[in-house]
Amino acid sequence: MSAGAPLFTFGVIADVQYADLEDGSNFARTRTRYYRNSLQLLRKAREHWSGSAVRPEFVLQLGDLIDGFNALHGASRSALDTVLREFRSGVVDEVHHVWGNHELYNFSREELLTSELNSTLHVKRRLGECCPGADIYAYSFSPQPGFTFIVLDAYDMSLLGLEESSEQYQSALRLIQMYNSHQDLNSPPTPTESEPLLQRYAKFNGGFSQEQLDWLDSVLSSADDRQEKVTIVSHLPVHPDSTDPACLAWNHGALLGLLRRHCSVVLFMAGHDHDGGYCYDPESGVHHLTLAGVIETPPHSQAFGSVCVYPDRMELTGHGRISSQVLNFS
Ligand SMILES: Nc1ncnc2c1ncn2[C@@H]1O[C@H](COP(=O)(O)OP(=O)(O)O)[C@@H](O)[C@H]1O
Repeated sequence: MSAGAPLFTFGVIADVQYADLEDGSNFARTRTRYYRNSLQLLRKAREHWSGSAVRPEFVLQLGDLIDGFNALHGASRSALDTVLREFRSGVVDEVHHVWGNHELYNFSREELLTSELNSTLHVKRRLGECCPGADIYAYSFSPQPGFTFIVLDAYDMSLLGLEESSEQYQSALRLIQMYNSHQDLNSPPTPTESEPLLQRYAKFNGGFSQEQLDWLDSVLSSADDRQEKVTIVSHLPVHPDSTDPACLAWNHGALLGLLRRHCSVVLFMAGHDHDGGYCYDPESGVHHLTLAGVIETPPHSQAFGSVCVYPDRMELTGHGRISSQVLNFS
């Protein structure tokens, strides 16, 4: 890693999924989930950031901060308070929260919009543009001239956190049922030769509405004109080579198409796939980084990153399961 002061640094962490519960496992029972210990790993990440010579200017929390099991135990609010206290009790005073499926298992979209997980209400810096859609949680901010970050809402088209009677729910249901004929819509459909990525049409995923895509298109056009470097964050990955296909956003292709039409985007970061992943898309010049999840990280290890930003690259210092790497701007 290089010498020389970065322009700014930021921290990144994904899928903490805290719950005050004994260890469990993922659905396939192939991975242990360390529900209680995830809080300790978040604490250690925060302590690391607090003690760094160059403290991160902000932290990107990529979604699934508390586990859906909290809802079953009536512990959604207390678990969220516990985790947010962790973020507050340090010097990392600017956190950009992305929403994942587990936020929507614990809270309705309406509740989230007025909660501390709506960073547009709590971040002190002046934000850029917010998506005008009434209940879409997407916005941009600029930590330094020449750099824009965009938080996307990967579930503004979804079955989660909505009243079943709502038009939003019913149109998402119509869409998923075109591809998924299972009774249990959390069970992903089997891919076919013509549709090798069909598994993504599961209820635990979602997508980006046309309204949000149009907004993103216009934000990226302005960023292109200003020759900025744009980083986009979303809970769901959009490039098939950066994740297991069962974790892709429903309309990942629409997002990829947008990225390929704009020259300003340098990095797309996501969570959701707890194993993490990475690819570089030469068609758009975008690095797609899926961050390994804290929840499936053994207690002796770690899963967070610190990113130093330079005029021509970002340098990710990974901890534990997350590899360090240099992300050059093309
Ligand atoms: N293959 C599957 N078949 C049926 N249900 C599943 C499957 N995978 C996950 N689920 C269910 O979907 C929900 C979300 O899964 P979970 O593994 O908790 O998501 P995440 O990967 O975001 O942590 C849970 O209720 C889980 O039981």
